[in-house]
Amino acid sequence: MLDQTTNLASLLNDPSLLETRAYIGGKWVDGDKGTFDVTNPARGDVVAQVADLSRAQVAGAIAQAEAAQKDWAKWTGKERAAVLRKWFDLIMENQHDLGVILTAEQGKPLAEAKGEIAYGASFIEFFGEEAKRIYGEMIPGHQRDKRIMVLKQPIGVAASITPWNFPNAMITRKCGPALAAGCAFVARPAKETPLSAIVLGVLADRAGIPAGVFNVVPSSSSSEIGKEFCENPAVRKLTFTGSTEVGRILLKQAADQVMKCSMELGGNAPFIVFDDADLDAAVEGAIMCKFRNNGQTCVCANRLYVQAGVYDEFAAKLKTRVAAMKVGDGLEDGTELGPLINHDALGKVQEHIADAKAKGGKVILGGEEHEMSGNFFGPTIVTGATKDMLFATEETFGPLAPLFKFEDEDEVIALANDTIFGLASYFYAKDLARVYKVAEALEYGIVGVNTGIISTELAPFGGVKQSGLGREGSHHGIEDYLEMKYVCLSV
Ligand SMILES: NC(=O)c1ccc[n+]([C@@H]2O[C@H](COP(=O)([O-])OP(=O)(O)OC[C@H]3O[C@@H](n4cnc5c(N)ncnc54)[C@H](O)[C@@H]3O)[C@@H](O)[C@H]2O)c1
Ligand SMILES: O=C[C@H](O)CS(=O)(=O)O
Repeated sequence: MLDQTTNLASLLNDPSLLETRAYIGGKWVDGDKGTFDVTNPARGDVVAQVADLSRAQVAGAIAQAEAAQKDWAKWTGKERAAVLRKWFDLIMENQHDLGVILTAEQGKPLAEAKGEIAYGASFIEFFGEEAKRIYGEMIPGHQRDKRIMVLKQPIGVAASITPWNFPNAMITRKCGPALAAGCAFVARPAKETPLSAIVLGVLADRAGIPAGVFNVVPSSSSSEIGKEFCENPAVRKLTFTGSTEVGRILLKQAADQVMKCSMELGGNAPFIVFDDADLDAAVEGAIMCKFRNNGQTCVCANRLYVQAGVYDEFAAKLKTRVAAMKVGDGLEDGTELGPLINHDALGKVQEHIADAKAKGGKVILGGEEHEMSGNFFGPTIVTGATKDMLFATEETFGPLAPLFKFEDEDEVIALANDTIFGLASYFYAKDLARVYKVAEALEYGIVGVNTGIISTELAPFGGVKQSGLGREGSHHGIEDYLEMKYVCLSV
């Protein structure tokens, strides 16, 4: 752990952005349960003490959202678009400060954090524009005196539960379409990273988003607040991003109200390198795909499959590049790999490495705790990976790259699809017939071809199998916050 304290306010151009209270009904609210600590995962020091809300306070926020939503839904799409654009502008004007806040509580390098702020803001920008394009339909009647009208109307109050790994973008990817559709929104951020959510409330307020339309309810309790979201009849939509394990719990809880749910869940991405790939491009793609956010990303490569003829060359090239990556404090220039979020996360990486070694895997780089200790762990590459090793079926969520060897297309497609997950997948190849065959055969919601980065607000992001329900981003993303109404007119 680094022996340095984080005076977060002193690092900001606008210290007033560092808010620690809840944002409910346009007001800043203290927590009935006092506060909980937010720590810097690189330094271990407390960077803020944040309002710890009770379930009753969250119920109050839902009531305020329900009341505000009725008027918000009467705004025209164009009016909602204008205020969302202002919100986007304010987020981008304060990109540096929001990035510093994000790095201080989550640990990722500042350059990545600022990149997340821009990525997160793009969902506000995009769906602000989509607010003007929520079209209905007129369908020719089934009888001479009948006319069929289809309306798209906001679903009502949407509640979100989001993870610590992308504490800005995972919220804006939801509240962007929700507010554009005319919904009101109650966000419960991860207890590890509440500041990035609260500051979105600060800027929503400055942008003129009406009181009660966007609310942030930090709490150290997760299950209790989740139950409130699932049991409160005023909540009409639950939108969750996190592990498949928690997604299952929430779906079961939401079933009692037959609540509409969006689920962005766990992944186990295969990254396949064929023998006709551009190996240098594949190495760069693997670096970005595996080590973004230090591997703590749902779409990170979890399994790297390399065709036998290029396996040794790829392993050597990857080792050289990864060995040169700088591990350090995300607030320091030049850092490429920050700390893991906590020691449990580090323990999972160590568990996967020990398991692989016990089953014949060979660590060709890293594998040990980093000299900076604490939550730091050096990037690691394991060769001789086999499908009986833990990382073949479990999400490592850390800087560990296991290299599996394969012989042919059919073998690697079967290996890649042999998982309960189906979020992202990637492969590098040049032959067009191979590209079509493999892209169509992979059982994933997302396929990256000759690229390791697929994230954009313009595309429908989401998983199949046990990686989720629904899509976020693209014009499809707003549908999850709309109800379709059929009006039968007798004229
Ligand atoms: N598909 C995606 O878009 C996406 C994006 C980011 C992360 N993820 C997944 O999230 C996981 C990592 O994030 P994490 O460790 O925060 O996941 P997690 O599921 O442990 O927690 C996610 C959120 O749910 C809350 N939570 C935990 N238990 C709960 C309960 N019983 N009721 C209500 N809320 C509860 C947590 O406090 C947190 O805010 C990984 O599996 C990753 O793949 C998926
Ligand atoms: O961790 C999962 C996020 O969805 C990452 S991203 O959307 O691909 O940036």
